[in-house]
Amino acid sequence: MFVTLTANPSVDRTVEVDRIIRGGLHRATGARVQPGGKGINVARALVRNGFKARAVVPAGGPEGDQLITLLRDYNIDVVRVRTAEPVRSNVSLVEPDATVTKVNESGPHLSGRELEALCDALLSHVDDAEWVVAAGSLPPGAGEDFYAELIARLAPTGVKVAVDTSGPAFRTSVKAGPALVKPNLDELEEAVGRPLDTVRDVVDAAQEVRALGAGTVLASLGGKGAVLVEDAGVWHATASAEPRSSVGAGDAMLAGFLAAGGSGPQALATAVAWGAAAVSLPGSTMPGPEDVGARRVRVDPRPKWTEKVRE
Ligand SMILES: Nc1ncnc2c1ncn2[C@@H]1O[C@H](COP(=O)(O)OP(=O)(O)O)[C@@H](O)[C@H]1O
Ligand SMILES: O=P(O)(O)OC[C@H]1O[C@](O)(COP(=O)(O)O)[C@@H](O)[C@@H]1O
Repeated sequence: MFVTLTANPSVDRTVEVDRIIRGGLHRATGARVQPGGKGINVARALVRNGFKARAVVPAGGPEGDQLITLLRDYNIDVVRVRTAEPVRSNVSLVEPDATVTKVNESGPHLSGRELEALCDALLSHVDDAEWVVAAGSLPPGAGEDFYAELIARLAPTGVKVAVDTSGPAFRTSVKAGPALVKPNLDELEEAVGRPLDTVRDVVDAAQEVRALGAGTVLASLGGKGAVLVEDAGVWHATASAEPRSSVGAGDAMLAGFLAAGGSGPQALATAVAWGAAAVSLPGSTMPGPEDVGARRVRVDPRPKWTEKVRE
């Protein structure tokens, strides 16, 4: 069983438009509404591929009801913690060349009591868990040490914790010693406080993050695939895609990595295959086995150190 915590879930609206013109009127060429937030997406990807997943989510207001209703279609074991303020809505505008422009709301303010209820709900649903995935931004009201405290409280259970978040919460979580972190390039740059241009820069930054406390670093690099840095070694992998929408691709990538065992080059290969499949699907649609299929995956045991990582 995989258990995910999405502290700040969303109702995701993805709108397809022709070229975005600032200040212009855009007629949508397509639109979809999906349950969103990084932990929810990880759970959706896992279930879509035959794994069992539980999603712990704070959900208040009519938008919270909508989120829970949307989740009914996905066969996820949902644990809802009711909150006074409503779930946020995030909007992604996708252009035909797959450029995505995102507007994410900050989300509802959660009271101390609601945050405590969320932690308690998670802690009382991890008995059968192999991994806990704490993912996404934190809602207003939560301190930057929210995930760090959770990691500390989960430690006695022996469950492995993966964290995918950004900003100050990322660095604070790392110091609490999670088994795995999944930064994208921007998040890794922010964590080490410098730009990263090459595979070597990414590996050095990942080693710095490991020195701070994270066990494994799985860094996602968009079309440049992903770099895995763990005790056993360093690998870089890429997979082919026909990009359509990158929303949730990082979540699918993390789900693939965990589904394939959570360490080593084979898990990295699965991760980039799921990520590439996700980016080829509309909105934040999570790929199933038929989408991942026989995608061309390349795993480099000896990474090309000088290869550029920005597309
Ligand atoms: N253009 C692309 N071609 C192939 N794979 C892609 C492409 N864009 C994203 N991916 C896959 O999705 C993963 C996550 O993308 P990325 O943008 O780095 O993460 P996030 O969504 O967390 O910002 C990548 O590691 C890669 O496997
Ligand atoms: O919590 P954040 O950082 O605002 O991100 C939430 C958004 O991220 C998503 O999980 C998509 O993930 P990516 O941003 O990694 O593509 C959306 O479902 C959600 O709207």
